[in-house]
Amino acid sequence: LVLVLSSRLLQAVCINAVRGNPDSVIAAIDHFCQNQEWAMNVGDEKGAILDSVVMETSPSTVLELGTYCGYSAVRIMRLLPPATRFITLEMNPDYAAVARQVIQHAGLQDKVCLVEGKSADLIPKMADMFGIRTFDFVFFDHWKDCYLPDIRLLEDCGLLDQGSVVLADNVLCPGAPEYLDYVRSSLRFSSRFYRSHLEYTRVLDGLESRTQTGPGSHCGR
Ligand SMILES: O=C(NC/C=C/[C@H]1O[C@@H](n2cnc3c(NCCO)ncnc32)[C@H](O)[C@@H]1O)c1cc(-c2ccc(F)cc2)cc(O)c1O
Ligand SMILES: [Mg+2]
Repeated sequence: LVLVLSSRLLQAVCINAVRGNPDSVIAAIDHFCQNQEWAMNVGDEKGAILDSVVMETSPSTVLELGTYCGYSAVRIMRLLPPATRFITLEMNPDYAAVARQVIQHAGLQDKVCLVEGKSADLIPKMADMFGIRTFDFVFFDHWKDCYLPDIRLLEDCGLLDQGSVVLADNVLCPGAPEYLDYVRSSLRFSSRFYRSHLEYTRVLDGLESRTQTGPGSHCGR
């Protein structure tokens, strides 16, 4: 049976990770990507930065764009207290299926709300579908040319408010130049670059966080 990469990654989790133990799932994926096959998970170096920003924000509502195999979903959910809402969006049904199983192996299936579909279509429905007014923390790790349209969409839908943190992966590699210009240009936000490396390599990369300082755009109207 020919397995695609995401299935081989899931197989590595099933074989090497302890069921119900998120840290062992994270370690199994990192070991697989470091020693067998590279995959585009945020990885352990940038993952530690992600962890620190999540803990610093201590969010009540979290949104992730681009679940892929569920690595960052497990990283984030393992840090969240029980009452926290975590929603992750994935447009590819095959990746969504793998992610569900990775998340289940970590024992976090009751905490996750994995919605299959495109962020452009789902973001405008967040309020109606989930009764979410604003997101305290958003992690961008989907197609890089969608970062800018999607942060604008989140603002236009009034889903970001004072104190909301948007953390974006890969702002150097593959890069998101228009997004960087946007988040670094406005006075209404404070942005910070976390220098790091492309997952499982020595290539330079980093994360950019943007915190809304002024009131949410919908209040300002
Ligand atoms: O391309 C990268 N990530 C993309 C992630 C895509 C995942 O997210 C899903 N997705 C995409 N757009 C949407 C969407 N919305 C889209 C419009 O609504 N709504 C919902 N789900 C979406 C896809 O189905 C995938 O599951 C990347 C590359 C490198 C890289 C670096 C160096 C290299 F040499 C090679 C590769 C390193 C990284 O860390 C990377 O994240
Ligand atoms: Mg990434």
